[in-house]
Amino acid sequence: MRCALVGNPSVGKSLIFNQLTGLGVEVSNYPGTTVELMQGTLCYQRSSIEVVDLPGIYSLDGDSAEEELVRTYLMTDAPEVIVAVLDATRLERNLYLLLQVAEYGIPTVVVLNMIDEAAAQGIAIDRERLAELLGLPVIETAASQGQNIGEIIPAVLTATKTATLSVPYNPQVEAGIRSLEKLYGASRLRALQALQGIGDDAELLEGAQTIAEEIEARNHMAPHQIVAANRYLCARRIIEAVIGAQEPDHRFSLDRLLTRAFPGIPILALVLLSMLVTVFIAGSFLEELIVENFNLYIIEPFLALSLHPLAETLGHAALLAVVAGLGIAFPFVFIFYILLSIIEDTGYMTRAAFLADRSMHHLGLHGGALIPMVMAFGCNVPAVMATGQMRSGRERTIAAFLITMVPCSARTVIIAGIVAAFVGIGAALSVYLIVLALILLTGYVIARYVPGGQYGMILEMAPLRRPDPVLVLRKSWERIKEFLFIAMPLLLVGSVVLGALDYFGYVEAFSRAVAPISEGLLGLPAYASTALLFGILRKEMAFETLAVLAGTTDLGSAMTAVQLYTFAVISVLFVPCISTIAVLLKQVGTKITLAVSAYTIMLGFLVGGIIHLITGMV
Ligand SMILES: Nc1nc2c(ncn2[C@@H]2O[C@H](COP(=O)(O)OP(=O)(O)OP(=O)(O)O)[C@@H](O)[C@H]2O)c(=O)[nH]1
Ligand SMILES: [Mg+2]
Repeated sequence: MRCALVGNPSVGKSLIFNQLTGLGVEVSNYPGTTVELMQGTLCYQRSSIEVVDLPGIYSLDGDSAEEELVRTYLMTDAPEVIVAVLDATRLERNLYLLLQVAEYGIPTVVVLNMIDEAAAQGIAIDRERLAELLGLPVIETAASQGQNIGEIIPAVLTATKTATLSVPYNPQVEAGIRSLEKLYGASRLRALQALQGIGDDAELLEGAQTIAEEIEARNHMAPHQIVAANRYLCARRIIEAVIGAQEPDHRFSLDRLLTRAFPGIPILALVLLSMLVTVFIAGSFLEELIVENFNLYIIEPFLALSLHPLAETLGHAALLAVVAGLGIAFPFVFIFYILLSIIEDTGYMTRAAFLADRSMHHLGLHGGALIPMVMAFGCNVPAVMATGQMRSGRERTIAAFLITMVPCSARTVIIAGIVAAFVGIGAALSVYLIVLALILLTGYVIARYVPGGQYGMILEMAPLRRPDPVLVLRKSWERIKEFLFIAMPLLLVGSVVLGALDYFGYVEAFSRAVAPISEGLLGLPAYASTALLFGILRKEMAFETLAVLAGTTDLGSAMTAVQLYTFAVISVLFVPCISTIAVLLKQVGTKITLAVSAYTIMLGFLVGGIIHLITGMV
């Protein structure tokens, strides 16, 4: 038995999916969080039910990747039951989609979610009347409170009804459907799709096109426009029947403050700045606490043991990896993810995207790309994955370049741990400024040279709401888990291997080989090149490895301020980390991945060389 969750973006499908299956799919207060099909299984009274979470869509007749995915899924691999999740506060366009889903003739259970918000906004929906009009069972839920979620599965198990309501289309469209049914033996659904140019039956499409042209000539409107208008009218009629008078929404006024250039843009700048400052301050505080205690209670006692030199080197390397990962990287990563989750779930992220839209156009992107760009401050990997939603290859290419330059939390660790800690907070901010300036410059230049048109943006405002602390923590944890269980072991192994190589003199050999570049061109100690190399595995490993190679976490005693600064700038800029390269390959292909890597390497060494040159002259 299989059921699938279908609905508009941001209606709570993934939250319901998680509650039904106990899995942890990402839930966010901005549209387009789920982009792939997710599956989970649950057991209910000895029957096992497979639940599928689908990406949110506004229509089943469009040509976006998500719409195509859901359409193909329903056509070729149809679930036994559809769970149509509707947002009670935005019933009209949710019904618009439901009316389309109904045409697939699959037994359906309607879940009217966000009933808590609807109540708060003074929207009262006559559930029984709605059920009666649609001919389907309707369950009212508030997924964020788990309210009535338990009723969904019993309803799914007994669901047999398909919707009784169907949209009355314009008579010519209806006539067109009938003749296609007759001529080609197509189903009503396929005929209707063919009239809108959708489908893969060439013969049917050709026949449909002739009819569609006739309809268009007579109505001065293409069939897909007529069909959409008919559906909206139908949805409107249902609304009139099931919703009483509505009180005005008071949150509107706050929204106007946030989305106007003034004071919206200063607020946005303030939010981003306070995020960074909080990460710096709280992160450094935690860092100091952890590192000091670790040194005092673990590393020093270990060194006091006076083991065999090889054992001591390897053990020390492992311990340094642990303290570097947990003590230095973790505090920053952790705090950044919590802040990011809060900003996402308040709905502020979509306001920020809206504000940024105009400036983003100068970079060849639109405001929607702000979300991946801001996400990139956490980690480039999910940000690159999010480019999958962009409509044109041009946008994906530009975004790939820019996202991989954004200082992710791992790079923030480098900036905070090396520059802020040993050079000064002003210097740390200047690294950000350099990087941001380079991002703007890069975007500005490639937007002019990458061919292709620009699309407008349709961005739906997620409602402003108080984030649920449990959800925020859970989401942050999911992200941090990746760090703890993938990055940490990698770091540990890398560090021990490096310790061994160092013990047998290989590290020195490598350092000597590349010394002309590291020492001559960049003015860094020879071993810094090895650290940079490790930064490809994971960005903050450049820093951690540097500590391992220098044999101390007090880098200030091993390198000069200028060297630390140069090292940080290069490792922040040069080559994306290996996981980012992997997702880039998947999203934009080999050619662009290579171009991005070559470009950032060049940029890193160029800027590093310039810093060395300038500081050498002073
Ligand atoms: N107040 C309230 N908030 C809810 C409810 N259900 C979901 N949310 C919130 O709505 C937002 C969107 O939830 P998701 O589960 O990510 O939505 P989705 O439908 O999977 O969205 P996409 O993956 O973008 O299609 C999250 O911030 C949820 O916490 C509800 O019943 N009441
Ligand atoms: Mg989702």
